Amino acid sequence: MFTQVPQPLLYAEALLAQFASLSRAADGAALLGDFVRGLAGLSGCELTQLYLLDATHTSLGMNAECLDGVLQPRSAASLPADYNGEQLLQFALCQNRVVSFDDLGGSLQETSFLPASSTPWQSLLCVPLVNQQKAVEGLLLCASRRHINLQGFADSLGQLGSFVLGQLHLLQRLRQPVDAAAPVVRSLPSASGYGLIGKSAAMRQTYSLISKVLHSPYTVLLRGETGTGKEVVARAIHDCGPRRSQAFIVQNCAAFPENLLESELFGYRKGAFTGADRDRAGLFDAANGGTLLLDEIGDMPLSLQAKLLRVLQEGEIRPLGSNDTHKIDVRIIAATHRDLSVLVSEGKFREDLYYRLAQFPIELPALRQREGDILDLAKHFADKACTFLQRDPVRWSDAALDHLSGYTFPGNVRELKGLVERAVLLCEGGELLAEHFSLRLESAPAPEDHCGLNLRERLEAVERNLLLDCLRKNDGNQTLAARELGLPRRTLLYRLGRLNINLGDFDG
Ligand SMILES: Nc1ncnc2c1ncn2[C@@H]1O[C@H](COP(=O)(O)OP(=O)(O)OP(=O)(O)O)[C@@H](O)[C@H]1O
Repeated sequence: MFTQVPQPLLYAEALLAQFASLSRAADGAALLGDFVRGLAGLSGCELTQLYLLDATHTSLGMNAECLDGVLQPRSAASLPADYNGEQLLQFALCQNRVVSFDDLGGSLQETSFLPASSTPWQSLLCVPLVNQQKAVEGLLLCASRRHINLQGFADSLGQLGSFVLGQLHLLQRLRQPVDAAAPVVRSLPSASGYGLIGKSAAMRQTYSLISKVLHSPYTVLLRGETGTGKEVVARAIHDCGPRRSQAFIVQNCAAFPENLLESELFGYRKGAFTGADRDRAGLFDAANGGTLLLDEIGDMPLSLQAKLLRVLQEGEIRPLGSNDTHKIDVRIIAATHRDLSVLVSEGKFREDLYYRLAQFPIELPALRQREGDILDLAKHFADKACTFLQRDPVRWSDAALDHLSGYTFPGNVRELKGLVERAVLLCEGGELLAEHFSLRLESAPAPEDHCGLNLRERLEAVERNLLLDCLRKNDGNQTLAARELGLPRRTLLYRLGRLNINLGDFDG
């Protein structure tokens, strides 16, 4: 470990002294300050920093910094959840990889994490810090205005940093309530978390469940009405957990006929069936080390359910046409809008698989159960749409906000997103008005109307409502409706015909 540092013996002694002195730190703030000061002494760098992820793993904050031997006041600002522009930090964090440069040549002077300096920064070392569960929780960064090869310090400084993380957790547990001056790693998300929008009690409960399952290998069953965000939650569990640097793969179990679904999931050997002219790996292999989301699991055919159960129990798969099995390491997340226990009682879903999948169920609340979230989500989607369309942000009229809060959103967040994106497109004066949202308040289909419909039927129901709304708004004028929807008139007529919509449907 010490072969690549100058004067290894002296360095080892200094490192040992650091471990000893950090173990005596009395509170979190002192611990982190001493740590970055110690890093500067050990590495000989003029700049040392410590970054920590918050409890929801959505924002990375700089918790301590030492510049030219002086401890800097703590920066209140955190970097945004997606570490915008800070690709170097994002790379080290997400890939769990050390980054080291000894000749930056001025290339990194524009970043927000290196302080301005009249002499350019030349060398840099960024090391991910892992906790006891081997999950990345933060980064340490050392930079120098001289050309120094810092790579040799990575292992030992990384271990010192991980020790500091452990000490920090210990101090936080010992000091209840937590010392307000200490740089806190929050234990419970208080607002939006994991990249999801929403602060309602129902969503806070969801964040709390996500935080519990994140670092455990449990199989997760996500249940909720269509459009409630099952896929985004599955992605959050993957992106914020220890598997984040590996693949996240989604397979919709309702979208394929049985045989095709089996070969997609398990792969096949050449000659397994007509047309199998070469070996092909399946999605379990593609997701190895990562996460596989089995969406619409309630629609998986019974025979495949038996094979999935074996995968969950044995952790191995056998491709079609093969006599051999091989081990895989995949986190399975299943999602469904159906009540699997009802399917079990109807004999359509295996009871043993149900209990295996429901090891850790998370029920996603319908949007109408998330008090206050509709407006936060609407504003979020409007901002994103404006950025996408390269327009100035739109203002919200009170009437538009009232209009939205009074609606039940049978299509949940997906429906809200679609409505807001459409409204932003329609809005010309910079302010969103109620008329930009053509909600069918009086005749909105009840959510249970969607139960029992498959994905295609539900999408058709949404499209049908959208087309009818638009035609009604344009007094049945197909040319105007087509223009508003950004479709050629012929395409609109084709779609109306396909959905059996005729003039009588939108009269009055
Ligand atoms: N809490 C949230 N914050 C931000 N965006 C969200 C949130 N929940 C859902 N969305 C957005 O809403 C849309 C629908 O979400 P998603 O596809 O995850 O729903 P779903 O429950 O998996 O739907 P389905 O059952 O139809 O597959 C996506 O565009 C997603 O990004």
